[in-house]
Amino acid sequence: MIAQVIQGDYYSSVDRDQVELHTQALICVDQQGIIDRIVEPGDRDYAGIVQQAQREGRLIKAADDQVILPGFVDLHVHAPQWPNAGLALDLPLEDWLQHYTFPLEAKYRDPAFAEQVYPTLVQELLNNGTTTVLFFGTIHNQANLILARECMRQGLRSLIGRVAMDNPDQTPAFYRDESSETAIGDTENFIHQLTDLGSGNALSPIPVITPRFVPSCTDETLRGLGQLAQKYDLPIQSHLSESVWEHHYAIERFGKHDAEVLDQFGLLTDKSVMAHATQLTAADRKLVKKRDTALAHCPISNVYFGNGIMAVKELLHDKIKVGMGTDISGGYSPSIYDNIRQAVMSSQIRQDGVAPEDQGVAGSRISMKNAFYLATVGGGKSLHLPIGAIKPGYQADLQIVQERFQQVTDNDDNRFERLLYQVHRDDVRHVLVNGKLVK
Ligand SMILES: Nc1nc2[nH]cnc2c(=O)[nH]1
Repeated sequence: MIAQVIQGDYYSSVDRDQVELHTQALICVDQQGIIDRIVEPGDRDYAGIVQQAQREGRLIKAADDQVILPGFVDLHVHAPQWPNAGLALDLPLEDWLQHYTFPLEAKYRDPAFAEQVYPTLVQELLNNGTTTVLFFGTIHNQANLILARECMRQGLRSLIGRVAMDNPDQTPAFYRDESSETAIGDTENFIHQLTDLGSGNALSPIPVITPRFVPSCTDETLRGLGQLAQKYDLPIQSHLSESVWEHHYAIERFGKHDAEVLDQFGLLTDKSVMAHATQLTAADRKLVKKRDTALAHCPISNVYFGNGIMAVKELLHDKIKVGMGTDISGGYSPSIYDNIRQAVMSSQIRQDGVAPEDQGVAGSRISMKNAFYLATVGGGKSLHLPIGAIKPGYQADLQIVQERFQQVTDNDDNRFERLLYQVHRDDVRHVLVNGKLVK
């Protein structure tokens, strides 16, 4: 039974290098919010489906100067950091964490603060065309549950992690887990609380095991979280070799690279999504590939903290799963559009180098189609969810965006690039999650 029909021109990735335009297609969505079939103008029952959907008030029609895209998947958002978006990004990561980020995150011990911040964050993400988000919360379960409730209320698909951080050498007394038992015990409680809260809801948030990053956690906590991930078969998220400092921290404490440390504690699995990975060596990449771990590319944040640019081209070549992340607030923008543009620009810088004597890394340049793939299909694959593409069997998570230059008609590829470079938040006119209008 078709619950909703969305009619219009749409783009969806065919593979990491190509997109396909479907003109005036009918995206037919079933009652579970899943795309049941795509009907093209030449199909026999096209006119009948339009008429029936119109009669029953089930037709959403994109205007001639609008385009339908899959909703974006954001693989890395620190929800509590939203009030700090854009602050102190001239500091190195480790100072920014201690002086700006930890003091802000500590405020969420008061649930009223979460009630103030989280509704606007969720709304802003949806307004920018993002339909699925992998969130870091804080160490406070109550605040994390407020975020979950807000995602369900506004219709954002979400995965949420209760952050664990108990290493007294790297975390302040005002914001840390009291002990490894607290870090692990509260994470396990959160898994149950979130599962209960979401029970029966079509957008039930998925709990995620979330060691903040290696420096913030004791060995016991890293080990315990690896065991929890296995016990409940859950996704894992953390930061991986984000900066030179982080890379060397792992070497000094463990005599190993970050990736090897995470692996040693059972945290590098095929359900892990690791953010940044700007400092990976070829051997680290091999390990990530072997474990089938996904990586979240956060190109805006990496300009500030990354001390390098992710080797996206090599990762794609190696068939490693890669998606996009805004990394609020290390990234100032909640927009995946801004991030895919930066991903293309950063790849160009990596290719060309930054000084006359720096020849860069040949073959680094990625295309807008590559970046769009990361933001859609790449994100879906990283989360093992049927999202990020417009095709039967996938969730009807969509955005309808306004074109600015529809009068210029040349070819489908140019239309795509023009669109992706020009869309702003207010051009995202409608957003659907699970087939339901949420903007
Ligand atoms: N960008 C970023 N990196 C981190 N590493 C540990 N915590 C954080 C964080 O909040 N943001």
